[in-house]
Amino acid sequence: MTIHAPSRETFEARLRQIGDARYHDKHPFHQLLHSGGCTPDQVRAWVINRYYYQTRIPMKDAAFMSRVTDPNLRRIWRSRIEDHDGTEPGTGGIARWLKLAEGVGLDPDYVASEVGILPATRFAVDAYVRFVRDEPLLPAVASSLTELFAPKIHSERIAGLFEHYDFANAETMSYFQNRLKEAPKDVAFGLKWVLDHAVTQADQDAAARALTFKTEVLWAQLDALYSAYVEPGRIPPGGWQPGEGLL
Ligand SMILES: O=C(O)c1cc(C(=O)O)c2c(n1)C(=O)C(=O)c1cc(C(=O)O)[nH]c1-2
Repeated sequence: MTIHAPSRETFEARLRQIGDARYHDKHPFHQLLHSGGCTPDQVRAWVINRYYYQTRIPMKDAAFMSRVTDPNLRRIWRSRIEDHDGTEPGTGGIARWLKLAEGVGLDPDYVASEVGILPATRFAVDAYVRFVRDEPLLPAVASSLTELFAPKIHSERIAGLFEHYDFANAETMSYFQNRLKEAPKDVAFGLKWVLDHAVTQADQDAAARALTFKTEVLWAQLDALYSAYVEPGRIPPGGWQPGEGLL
C-alpha cells in the first residue's frame, strides 16, 4: 500500500502554521522596538547585531548557488545576492542598513567592522549559513521561507519606527521599504519550488523541520539581544558596550 503525502494545500498550511506559532514578530524585543519602548542604545544594539545577519544572507545564498547544477535555478536565485550587495558600491541592502546605522548615531565603519556582535548572534547566524551550505537543496530552500512572514513584520516596523522614533526618515527606513518590494518575488518562487519538490512525506517533514530551524535562528538572536540589553542587561564578554562606535 502506498501512503500518499498530504496534499500541496495541506503542506502549505503546515508551513504557514509554523510561522504563525514561531516567527520572531512575537518576540518581546520586537514588540518593544515597534511600540517605541526601546532606548537609543537598545536600538543601536539591534542595528549592530542585525548587521551580522544582513551580511551573511548573501553569503548563504552564494553557498547555496555553489551547489546548484541547474542554470535556471541559479539565474533566479542570484537576484537575492544583488538585492543585498547592490550592483555597484553604495547600493543594495547592506549599504542601506549602514544608512540606518548612521541614522541611529553609529559610525558605519564601526558597525561594518563586526566588533561588538554578541557571541550568540554569531552562533545563530553562522548555523544558518552552514545549514544552507550543507543540507540537501530542499531544506536549504525551505529555510528561506520565513520570508513568507517578513512583509508583515517589515510593514509593522516601518509604521512603528516612524511613529515613535526621531531617527526614522526615508533614508533610514529605505532598507525595509525595499524589502517590501524584493521579498515577495523571492518567497513566491521559493514557496512554489518547495511545494513542487516536496513530494513525499519525508520531504515535507524535512522542509517543515528546516523552516522550524530557521525560526529558531531568528528567535535566538533576539533572545541574545534581550538578555544583553534589556533584561537582565548582562552584556557578555565581547558584546557592544553603549558608548562605543558612535559617530
Ligand atoms: O526583518 C525581519 O524580520 C527579516 C526577517 C527575515 C527572515 O524571515 O529570515 C529576513 C529579512 N528580514 C530580510 O530583510 C532579508 O533580506 C531576508 C533574507 C532572508 C533569507 O532567509 O534568505 N530572510 C530575511
